[in-house]
Amino acid sequence: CNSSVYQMSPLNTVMLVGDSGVGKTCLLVRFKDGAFLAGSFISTVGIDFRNKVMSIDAVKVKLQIWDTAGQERFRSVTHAYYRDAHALLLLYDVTNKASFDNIRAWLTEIHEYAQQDVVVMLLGNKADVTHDRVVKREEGEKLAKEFGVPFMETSAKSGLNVELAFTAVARELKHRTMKEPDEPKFQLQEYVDKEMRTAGCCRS
Ligand SMILES: Nc1nc2c(ncn2[C@@H]2O[C@H](COP(=O)(O)OP(=O)(O)OP(=O)(O)O)[C@@H](O)[C@H]2O)c(=O)[nH]1
Repeated sequence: CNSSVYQMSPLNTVMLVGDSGVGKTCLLVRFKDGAFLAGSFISTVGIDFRNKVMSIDAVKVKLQIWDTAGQERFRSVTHAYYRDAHALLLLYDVTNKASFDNIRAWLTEIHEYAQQDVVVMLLGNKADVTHDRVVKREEGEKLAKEFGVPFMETSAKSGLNVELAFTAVARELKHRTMKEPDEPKFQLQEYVDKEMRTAGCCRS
């Protein structure tokens, strides 16, 4: 007989967005299955989704994660889903300058189509790559500060910060839907920074 009682959160939708090839599908597969999809790159068509339940304190937080197609020709499909997203993980690729430059356009689009209070987190993916890196971590931090969104670098290949990115978002969403009246506001960036410091900078 298991006496532990879990509370269950309402379903939270988390949408992965960003240019084609930045690693959205790989990030989701790493988070869900703990594996890296090596080999040929197969672009997502339209939209795909996976469910995951995370335990945050004594609460089961249900996430439905939508993996969108980054290719321009699927953009109208993505637009239709923004409205129902509770959180957005916006990715660029640290080895692809254009994907970083396009973040401003993605943020404009988010502003136009998503709910006003949507949780947005900027992720600089492929941080495992050293020789081909063209976007410095500081540049990602600066852009994120400018738009007032939390930021971290990730790697779907090594697993760096992948769990942390989803945990931070799940905590924020849990806090929003199940906050005790006297509980202080959850500070997402502070939580991320603290977790990274505790893990000695970077965690996989
Ligand atoms: N080195 C490295 N390669 C990665 C990483 N994440 C993804 N890749 C590679 O980048 C390519 C594109 O990854 P996907 O996850 O399919 O990209 P996507 O953003 O889902 O692309 P679309 O479906 O077209 O929007 C693949 O060849 C992956 O192996 C990473 O963290 N590090």
